[in-house]
Amino acid sequence: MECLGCGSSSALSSPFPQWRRRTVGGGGLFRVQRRPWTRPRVASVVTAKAGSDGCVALKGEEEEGFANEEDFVKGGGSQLAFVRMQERKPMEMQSKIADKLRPISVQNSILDLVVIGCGPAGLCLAAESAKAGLTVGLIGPDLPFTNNYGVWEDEFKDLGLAKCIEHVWQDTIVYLDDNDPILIGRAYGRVSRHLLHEELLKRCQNNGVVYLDSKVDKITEASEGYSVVYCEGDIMIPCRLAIVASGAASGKLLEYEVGGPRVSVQTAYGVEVEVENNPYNPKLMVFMDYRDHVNDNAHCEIVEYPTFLYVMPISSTRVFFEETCLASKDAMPFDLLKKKLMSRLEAMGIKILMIYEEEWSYIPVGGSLPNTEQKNLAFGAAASMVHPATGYSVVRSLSEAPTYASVIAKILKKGVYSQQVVPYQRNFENPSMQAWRTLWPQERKRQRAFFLFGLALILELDIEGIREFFHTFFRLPDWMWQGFLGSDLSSSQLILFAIYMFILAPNNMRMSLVRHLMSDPTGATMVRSYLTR
Ligand SMILES: CC(C)=CCC/C(C)=C/C=C/C(C)=C/C=C/C(C)=C/C=C/C=C(C)/C=C/C=C(C)/C=C/C=C(\C)CCC=C(C)C
Repeated sequence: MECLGCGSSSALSSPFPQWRRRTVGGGGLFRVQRRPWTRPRVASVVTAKAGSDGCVALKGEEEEGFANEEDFVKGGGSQLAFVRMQERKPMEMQSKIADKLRPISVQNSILDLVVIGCGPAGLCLAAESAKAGLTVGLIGPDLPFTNNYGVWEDEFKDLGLAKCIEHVWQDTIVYLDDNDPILIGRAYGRVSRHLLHEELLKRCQNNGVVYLDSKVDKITEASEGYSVVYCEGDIMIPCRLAIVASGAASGKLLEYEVGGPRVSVQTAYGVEVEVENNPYNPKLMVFMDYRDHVNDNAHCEIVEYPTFLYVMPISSTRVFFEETCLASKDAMPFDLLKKKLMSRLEAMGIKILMIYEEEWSYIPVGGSLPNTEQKNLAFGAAASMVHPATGYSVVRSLSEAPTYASVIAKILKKGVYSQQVVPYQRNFENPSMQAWRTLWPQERKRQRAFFLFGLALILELDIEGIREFFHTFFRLPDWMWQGFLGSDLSSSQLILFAIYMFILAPNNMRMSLVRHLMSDPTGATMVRSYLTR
């Protein structure tokens, strides 16, 4: 695969061997090339549906595979890159957006803002912007959320969303090897995708957001400085500003910095099952289980990838297991992830009695930032807000939506991007840059450079290296490792974090930390970003 945007060889391999993709811009965005679609793993393929959160949902009895390439690519308003596929999931529990929000009328006067994408980031930003006094249109396919989100309970409570958590574990545990497990001392929750959808939709409804169920083809600028959002079926929606929040695959609607870091991938395969012989304590959420649990006769390819098991024991017999590859340069194939999970469960003596649901997760991590000189804005994964070293993004998007919305409201209330004032082209600076700076101030860019440095470090480690690395990581003071995972540490706190890691690390790891700092290009980028004011 070749990179279209930066001309580098930043290839992103598909976990499906027969897919051929091209990266666009290096921002975690890629386009599926037109190739004959030959996938189905079983004959009885049924309908594939893309979720509003940029995910594909499959429904049916014996389904395994996708009806065709087109079905898979239909994402939350744009081509998919941030993909989670789901099977056997009840989708009808979530309201249709069109039943709750008034439609965008094509005869409407010009909207202040159009938000493209109906995942958590899009819905939340639309609601906050309308609350800030703007007329807001939301555009995207009317599809349910399909993701299983896991969050630290305190972080979700701080967002006023505790009521959307359907299960809480009072403590979280990490197994790195057969020695003592690490009790983290922090409650973890499983978000109800249905309740979250309902809550965000209610906020949109209460604040008067209007809606169009469509996919966006392009956004253009009209001569008076307005934008026009072109949707399927030749529908044109004029607005003063457009924000793309349709996941990491929003490439055709946005521009990304050229020559940025290569995109890596987090992949996972999960099943929610009824089991016999569950060894996990239902009171503890298992954040990472890196122990060796693979059958001796398992294929060596499986053993080669340093994956871990993420376990949500809902009761002693109902459990959600997810085999996860934290990050790899080339995506770990899904069939290997599934094989590894099944082999692990068998080696642990866990017998599956019934499968409730199944999911595949594909999250591009790292990559370039959006070009912050463009007029169109972005939010969520489209704005590269996924944490490069963990793959998490929802909490950051939900927590930054109010501030971002109020900056956008200030820009629009000043009267820019309208006929009444001088079009922004004649002004000194593109006003969108103020909003971009809110999302990506130099301080955030420094933090991101540090995370990318950490991601590159993880990519180099084998399973033993990873165990040693996380042994050190979880020995840091709580505020430090928690702040790192939540993107809450300032750039100077991150330096302290690095020094602490260095002090706690065994000698061989200290040497690799320093070597990585001196020799990996992400080290030089990080140092440069710290020197830029
Ligand atoms: C939905 C979603 C999101 C998903 C699905 C799938 C899954 C299940 C997932 C999961 C995930 C997880 C669990 C994750 C986790 C993660 C983690 C924990 C991470 C961590 C990381 C860490 C890091 C990166 C770190 C880093 C560090 C560093 C960089 C350090 C450095 C240091 C140095 C350099 C030293 C120096 C010093 C002197 C010289 C003195």
